[in-house]
Amino acid sequence: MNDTTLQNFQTQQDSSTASEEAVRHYSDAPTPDKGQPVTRNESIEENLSVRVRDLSLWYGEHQALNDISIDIFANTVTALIGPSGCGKSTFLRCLNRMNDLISSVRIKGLVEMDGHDVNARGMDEVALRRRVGMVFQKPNPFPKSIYENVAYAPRMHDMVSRKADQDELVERALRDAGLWSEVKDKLHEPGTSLSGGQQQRLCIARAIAVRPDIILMDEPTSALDPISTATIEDLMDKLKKDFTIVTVTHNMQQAARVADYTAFFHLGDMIEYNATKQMFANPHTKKAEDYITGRYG
Ligand SMILES: Nc1ncnc2c1ncn2[C@@H]1O[C@H](COP(=O)(O)OP(=O)(O)OP(=O)(O)O)[C@@H](O)[C@H]1O
Repeated sequence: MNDTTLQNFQTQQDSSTASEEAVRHYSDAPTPDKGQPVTRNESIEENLSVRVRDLSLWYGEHQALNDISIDIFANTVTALIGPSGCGKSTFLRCLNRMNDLISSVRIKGLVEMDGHDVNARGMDEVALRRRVGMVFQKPNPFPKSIYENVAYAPRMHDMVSRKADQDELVERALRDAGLWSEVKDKLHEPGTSLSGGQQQRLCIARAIAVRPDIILMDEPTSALDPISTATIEDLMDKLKKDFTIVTVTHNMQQAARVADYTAFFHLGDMIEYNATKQMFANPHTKKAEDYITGRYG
């Protein structure tokens, strides 16, 4: 990485909110080998959110993930980066078993949350998807009112019985998603009447309304303008106090700005995983360096 690029990233990182403590521990860690989890300090391990070991996935004959091992830490933002087709979205979908919906998929390895293998027989998929919310690339509100978009899932999960509780929960989710002041006077208008950036924040409110542990985001800002993108990035930074966020992004500046940790994927392998600051300042592999500096995409 040349000096100017490095300086740019460091400037962005200086104003970012990456966990300094975690970064310090990571900076001391030995260089990770391909497929090996990064060495952790015990104080960080206590905050483990997801533990993945030797995860492989095939679509029919095509192997899309090769022996991925990674620890994802609670109350952090982890960015998944890498060139198109390297397996980022496939990996993300392993965390809430969305790949189960594809009949040709075969999975080997461990994805563990709170000590439970999410792929174990008997795992309640509905309960899992309550714990692991998802926000997609294109905002996709239900064709219902703003209020209903947020209230529907908590009602389905029996989280609220009284109307007053439901109202309170809707307000809280919309406030947490930074949307309340913009929609409080039109809660019964269709969600689809909002702007693209507002719709994406509505989808975030919908995801957090059931109080998940983890929010998966698959390129959540790629369909948005720069101002809406900045709003969502600020929001991610606030939300990590309450949730663990794993996000796919093609935008290196975004990864540098929002992510505490970054995992670089290439052709189904996880080549490098480190504190973002460390990864961007001193990538351990040539492939990651070339990708981060835009030599290929
Ligand atoms: N439903 C599917 N059926 C078969 N192959 C798939 C399916 N989804 C993805 N793949 C293949 O798996 C590999 C990984 O795809 P994936 O979408 O996970 O990559 P990605 O890194 O998220 O790409 P992008 O950045 O372009 O979204 C690719 O070779 C892709 O063609």
